[in-house]
Amino acid sequence: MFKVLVSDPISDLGIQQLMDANDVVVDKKTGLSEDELIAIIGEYDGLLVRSQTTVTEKIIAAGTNLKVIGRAGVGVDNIKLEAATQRGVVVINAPDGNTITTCEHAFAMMMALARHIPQAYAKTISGVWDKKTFLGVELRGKTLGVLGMGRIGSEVAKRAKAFGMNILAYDPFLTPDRAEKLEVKLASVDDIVRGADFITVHTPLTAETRHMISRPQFEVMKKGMRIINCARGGVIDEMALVEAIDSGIVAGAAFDVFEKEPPQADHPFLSHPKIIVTPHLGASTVEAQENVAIDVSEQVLHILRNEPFINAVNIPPVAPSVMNKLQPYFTLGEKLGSFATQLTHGAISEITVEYAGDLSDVDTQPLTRYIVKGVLSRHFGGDVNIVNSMHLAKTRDVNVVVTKSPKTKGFTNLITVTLKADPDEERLVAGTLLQGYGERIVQVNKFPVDIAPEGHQILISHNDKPGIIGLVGTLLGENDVNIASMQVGRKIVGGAAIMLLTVDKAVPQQVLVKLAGLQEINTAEEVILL
Ligand SMILES: NC(=O)c1ccc[n+]([C@@H]2O[C@H](COP(=O)([O-])OP(=O)(O)OC[C@H]3O[C@@H](n4cnc5c(N)ncnc54)[C@H](O)[C@@H]3O)[C@@H](O)[C@H]2O)c1
Ligand SMILES: O=C(O)[C@H](O)COP(=O)(O)O
Repeated sequence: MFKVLVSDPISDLGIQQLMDANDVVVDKKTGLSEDELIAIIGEYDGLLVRSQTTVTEKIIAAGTNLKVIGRAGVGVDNIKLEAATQRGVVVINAPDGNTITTCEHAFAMMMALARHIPQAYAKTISGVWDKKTFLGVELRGKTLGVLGMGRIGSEVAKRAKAFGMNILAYDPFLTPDRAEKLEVKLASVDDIVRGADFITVHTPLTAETRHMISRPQFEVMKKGMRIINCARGGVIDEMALVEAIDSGIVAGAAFDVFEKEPPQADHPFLSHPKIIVTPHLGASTVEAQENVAIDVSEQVLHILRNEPFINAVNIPPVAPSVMNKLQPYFTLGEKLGSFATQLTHGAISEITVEYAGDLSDVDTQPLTRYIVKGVLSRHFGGDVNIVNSMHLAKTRDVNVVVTKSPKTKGFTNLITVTLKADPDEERLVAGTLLQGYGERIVQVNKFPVDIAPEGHQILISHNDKPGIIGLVGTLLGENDVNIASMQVGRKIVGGAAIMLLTVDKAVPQQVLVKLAGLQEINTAEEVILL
């Protein structure tokens, strides 16, 4: 008999099939502290949560019988995925069930914002009939900027069209073709920030999206614009927003999510007359809660019964023989993907992986998942893993092509990752595992190099002239950036060349700008491989 613990409020109707199963016992215990969960989790095979339960490393460690953690919803930021993966616990989510509901909430927030509905309601029920204060604006004819055109962002854009809005959209995976299909105008973050009357964010919280709307963005916004966050707290800088409202740039904001949930009682949003808030209700409809609970219950049953399942967000089982051969290449593969994506500026449309030498006669699928994860993690953050990386690439129209080649170019094994991006960008990074030396990057954009893929790196493209290395060394030295190693690659003497440096710390943006401004240097970009 399997035991499943439901530790957050999850729809009864949704988990009915789990309760009806004759090989499963379901216990519902909500509001438990970490210690209380640790004390009982050992007796359970499955754990079902929403976002209230934080599934810590300690809880997972105490779950000695735990086989699956099911998230009835999208975000798994409350679950320690690494710990689950390490302990062989499958984590699954229900990514599709609450899309429409959350989109409708974002839309409701936009309308409430445009017409001051919460403020007007509060005043009316207090006995004041105030028809002057709450002059609103129409949505028709306004420009809506959508940051993040995944499941929810795309649905918001569809509905905004029906309201006669013009849509500017940005997503690193939004190609011109897809934008045309969705009838939105593909724009940069800067275009959106400067041109939108309303901005709504629908991205996960990643290193790149944290505070993607902050002081510099508010400073250039249209006066009187309005902003909505029903995605994740932290995508919009909360304090910078309050300043932008108080200085008259932003006319109002609607937030469903907060950097810290629940927010402290003295959080400025809670008393600001121009900010409306809801307590993370985006997914809270009868329909969505049933959908996500049904989806997740179905998969939990499959996992407990050892049947094929979908929507896993951590590691899948890999045959031991394949694992032994491929495992040494996993981190190299992920780093090559990450390196290549950091050099790419346009929307990626194709990832080509070429395996040569020792790798040409193995089933390299698990390794490809790591490489694709490396490519996508820049934009998906913790939401991408080796289980879902291929699926995410497919849903974003990113074609993954794998080729095998007997040509090893002198290496016993070689992995070459090439990214094609819109409009005509192509980036190539190749790496190998050298006996006795470990991981090496041996080619960047077709230039030969030999450097360990680690830490903070600077890639410089320049013309092969005497004195360039000295200029770079001096500038970095003057800015207190210590060089750990340096490689120069060129195809012909005096022609185009690249310099790849490993430095001891992050390189300030202004130093990269100064580097790019040096004589004979064309570009200087930072690549971080941690
Ligand atoms: N408020 C709620 O209750 C609620 C409910 C459901 C989902 N969510 C949150 O909403 C967000 C979107 O959910 P979804 O189901 O649409 O996810 P999704 O994965 O389908 O879409 C997210 C999109 O964000 C894009 N993105 C990543 N980095 C970006 C960047 N720097 N700039 C622009 N776009 C970027 C990705 O490419 C992706 O297309 C997630 O954070 C999710 O956790 C909140
Ligand atoms: O990621 C999600 O699915 C949403 O943020 C909903 O979270 P909830 O299930 O706690 O409402």
